[in-house]
Amino acid sequence: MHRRYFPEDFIWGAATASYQIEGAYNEDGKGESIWDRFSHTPGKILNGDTGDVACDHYHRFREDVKLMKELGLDSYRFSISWPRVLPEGKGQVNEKGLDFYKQLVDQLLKAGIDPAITLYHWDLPQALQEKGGWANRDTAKYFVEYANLIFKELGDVVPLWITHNEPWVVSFPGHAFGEHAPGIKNYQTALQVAHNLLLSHGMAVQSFRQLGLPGKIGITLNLTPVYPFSDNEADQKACDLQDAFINRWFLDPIFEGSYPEELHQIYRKKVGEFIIKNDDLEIINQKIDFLGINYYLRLVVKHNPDYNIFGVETVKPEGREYTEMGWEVYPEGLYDLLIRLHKDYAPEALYITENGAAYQDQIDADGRVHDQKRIAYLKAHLKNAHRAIEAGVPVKGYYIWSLMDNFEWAFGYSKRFGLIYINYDNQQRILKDSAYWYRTIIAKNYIED
Ligand SMILES: CO[C@H](O)c1c[n+]2c([nH]1)[C@H](O)[C@@H](O)[C@H](O)[C@H]2CO
Repeated sequence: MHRRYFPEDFIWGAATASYQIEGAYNEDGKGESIWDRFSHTPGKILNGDTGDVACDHYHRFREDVKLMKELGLDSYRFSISWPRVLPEGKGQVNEKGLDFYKQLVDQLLKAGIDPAITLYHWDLPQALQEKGGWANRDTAKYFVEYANLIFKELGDVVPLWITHNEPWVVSFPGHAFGEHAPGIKNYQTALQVAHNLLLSHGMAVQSFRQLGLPGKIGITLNLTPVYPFSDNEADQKACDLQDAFINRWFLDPIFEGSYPEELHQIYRKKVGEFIIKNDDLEIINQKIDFLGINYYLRLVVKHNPDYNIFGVETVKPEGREYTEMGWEVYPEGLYDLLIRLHKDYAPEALYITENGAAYQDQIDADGRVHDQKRIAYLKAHLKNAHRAIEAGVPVKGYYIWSLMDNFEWAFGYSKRFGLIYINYDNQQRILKDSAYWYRTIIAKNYIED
């Protein structure tokens, strides 16, 4: 067997997000979030599930940190619920909410686990949505005020900061397709939201630098390598457009200070303008210490003039394996993506801030969860991350999505991504076989193939 050793200082982690695991949706002074409102709206979430209780992590965080320590995690990526610390989004601080995160960080540090904080993982205070939400440029200002509050409370002890998780998902499923909170279906609004999210990212990075904090700051993007269905010109063009739509619309402003011009022209013609002010793109183009990548699947596309505003149709190749989300298992896509990012944008460092798969997990007669498919998925993707590292790509760490089964947005609790199985009837935690497997990988710092 060939051993693939990872760098000595490689970070092995796992990730979650506040709305998906915390519960206590209206406890101890927490304000309403847009996901509280969305999940309480009939018809939005499968089976009428909500994040009201979720994994009850708000009350069980000490037990959960003990499980992280049992796995030997180097780092734990989690998000802060903005309305838990600022119930109205700005102004009055909820000290009990802030105290929860201070206790969580304290427990992590005592367990020898580095906290990695995502400032925004989709749960905007509803009070700000009432003022227009991310479509309102002022929300960028309120985001920086919120970020500064957290920077000042935790900035001395938290080494890794992520401003936003997947602004593409916030913008398009949330504001163009209506599938995510706040459930808006307006493409022009989505473009303004994307811009204001990027602006808030740049402003928060500037503030982080001014505070002179010791940690590293970056952003996490959902990046999906796109491949043409055939080598004909129309399919190749469709591939380039889809790449610009999902990947470059965020990568280019952050790393180059400009939007992809061809796609911008299409938007101007078919959607309308969005407001960019004087030095916005200069602010967005702040130097970041790392790029976070959420990788799950690739896309294969072909030209179809009737399909959408781009004339791009995604296809599902035959004979391939798919996860419970209907996402193709394509580990090579992670290698291709990392090589492309290194070549085209050259981030100082890269972290795989999410990679994982949903499978039909169940507790067997022996009381265990034998999730062999998940182990195979993770191993294949780690192999491709290792290939990229050997090719010179500065990948510094890997966070499995997810530490535990949790609320999978519009799919509710029907999809399980966790290393830890959650029995939602009694909140029992069960380490899946993949958790034990991951523990050995962390201990050995290599995979065998
Ligand atoms: C194409 O997948 C996306 O990049 C993506 C997948 N995922 C995500 N983004 C989100 O960051 C998580 O909150 C989800 O729970 C997780 C699993 O669906």
